[in-house]
Amino acid sequence: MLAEMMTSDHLELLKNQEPRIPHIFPEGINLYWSSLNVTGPETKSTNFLEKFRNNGPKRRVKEILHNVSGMAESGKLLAIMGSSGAGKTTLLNVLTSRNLTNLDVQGSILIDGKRANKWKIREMSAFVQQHDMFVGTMTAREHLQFMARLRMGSEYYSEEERESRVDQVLTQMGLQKCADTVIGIPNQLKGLSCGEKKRLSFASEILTCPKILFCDEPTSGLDAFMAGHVVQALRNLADYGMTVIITIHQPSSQVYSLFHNVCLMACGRVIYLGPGDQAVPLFEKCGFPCPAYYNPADHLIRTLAVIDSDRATSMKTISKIRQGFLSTDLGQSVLAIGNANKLRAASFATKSGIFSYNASFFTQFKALFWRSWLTVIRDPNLLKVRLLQIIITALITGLVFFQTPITPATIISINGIMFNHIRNMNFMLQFPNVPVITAELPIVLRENANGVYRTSAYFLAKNIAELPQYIVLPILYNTIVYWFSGLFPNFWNFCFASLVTILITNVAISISYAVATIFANTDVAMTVLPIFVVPIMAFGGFFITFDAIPSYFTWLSSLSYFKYGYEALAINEWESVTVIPECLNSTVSAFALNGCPKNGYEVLESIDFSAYHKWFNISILFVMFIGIRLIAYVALLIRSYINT
Ligand SMILES: Nc1ncnc2c1ncn2[C@@H]1O[C@H](COP(=O)(O)OP(=O)(O)OP(=O)(O)O)[C@@H](O)[C@H]1O
Repeated sequence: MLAEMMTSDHLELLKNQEPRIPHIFPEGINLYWSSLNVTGPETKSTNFLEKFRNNGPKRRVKEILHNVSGMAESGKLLAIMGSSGAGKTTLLNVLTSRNLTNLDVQGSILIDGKRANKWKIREMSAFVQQHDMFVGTMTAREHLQFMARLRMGSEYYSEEERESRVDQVLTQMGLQKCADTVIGIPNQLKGLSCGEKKRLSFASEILTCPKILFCDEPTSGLDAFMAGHVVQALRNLADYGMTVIITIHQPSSQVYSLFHNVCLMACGRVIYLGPGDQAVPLFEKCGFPCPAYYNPADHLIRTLAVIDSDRATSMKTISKIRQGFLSTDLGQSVLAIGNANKLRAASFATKSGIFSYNASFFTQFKALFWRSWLTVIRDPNLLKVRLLQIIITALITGLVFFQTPITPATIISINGIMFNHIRNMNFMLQFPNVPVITAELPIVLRENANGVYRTSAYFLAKNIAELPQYIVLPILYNTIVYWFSGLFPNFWNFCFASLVTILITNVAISISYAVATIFANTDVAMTVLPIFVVPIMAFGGFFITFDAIPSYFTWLSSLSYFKYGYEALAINEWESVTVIPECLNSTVSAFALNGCPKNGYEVLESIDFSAYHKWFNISILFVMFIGIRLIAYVALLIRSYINT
């Protein structure tokens, strides 16, 4: 596979190939961090309550980074290494201004000598996070086309230029052979290998040629062979001018040899920062030689690890090596960077707090619509299974109630058909939709935090792309059940019943959106959903008439969309029934009703429904559909804001 990676000749060719696309290989920049001090609460907060407590005035703080200074040079691959808890991730988070909730950060970050704020860094850099997140039903090429549309923008680059850039990054990352393979969904859909996914992550980040590329643990979960490919890909980017900074746990000696520079950390301090091949000699000079045939990276990390059972010795070792480093020229230059913090460096003039999106709202909408649409039509769980479920359930229901005649004994069954109709349309689609949204949420939040698109563009595109299935599936269900079970045989009555079915489905989907975006976790959302839906269903008018509902529960009944849907269907059916012949001269009661209703209006009266509410119910369902969707949107907006 290494042969698949670009040779320098290939890259040279590419570099000169497309004059219209600027900055294919960026001129790198030097990034400095000067006297970074980070403190945080003694314990990491795991939930909202703890976060709240940790923000209180009396929190106990601990030092996470202490006077950390250093630099990442243009066109060099820098690996931040150290044992667990050394502060690698915190340093990367500070450099990228991410995940810093609860932390107090002091010090400065400079780009080519100028102070840079969070927005400037984000503008100039890209961040590949440890865990890859993709919409697994897309192919590698489609994913890059999607990203190119949003990140390069259709206003600045034509479609051909974007296509050409996609081809370039596919080649650059050695992904040509799997370009048209689906990315895959773990345990569901076989797709790209872990190493290919990782390289695809790099590919999407380098589409716009950021000057700095940050990478958190790019080799985690990969075997040594794949890890070698991935780091080689990063090395290639550095060789062509990018400033690449990664954190890494346990590189093999082959991977270690690819780093230009390493930053060794222990106890929140920089112990060594300089060329990879000078670290082992320094350790040797300090009295810690690397045993023969030993992986140098293992030796360095092991020597700097803090062993709890012998903390004093570990601290002595760390301090000795740090002193040894500070006495070298490299150490002196790091100290000098630390002192630069005290100087008054000029700042970049940037807009603060605003993302400037590369693509217009409409371009974002189009790209997101295309992705959501692909997801809908390709995901077997989403469409084929739903289609099958709807047809089978409708056929069974239709056959159970096949051509039910209108008699005193069957009035309640006909009402049952209609309530069942509402209930089935709710439960069949609402619950399965929750995990679909919660699974996509982290991808959306990440892409949104990276400034790829607006939350509003995503939400609108997703809703519109999904709408056709939530119109077609209810119509299909209603067509089968309506004609099989023998409801009032009139085309317009059938159309009205279809409208009610569509609205109920969409209210149910709105609720699944709201619950999923509010709770964001599949298990919690799936547990909370029935707590809300089941009582509301109980007040839907079938199990208990409205007169019998206790006054303290009437508010719950007015929230019951089951009631509005059921009442609308019941009016649609019974207002057309002018006479129930068996009841005309009868003194007996209809089954489960008081008396024997002589026509459809009397049936409606007997179940506390008003014939005048037909369109009122439709309006309420429509308002609920839109209103609850808006609640879901606001929840998503708040999540995006917190995540940014
Ligand atoms: N938000 C936070 N609140 C409290 N403590 C934190 C926070 N972030 C990090 N820490 C603590 O700071 C120390 C350094 O953590 P960090 O994640 O940076 O280490 P690391 O070198 O990346 O370790 P690993 O390789 O295991 O991820 C740890 O003791 C960690 O518990």
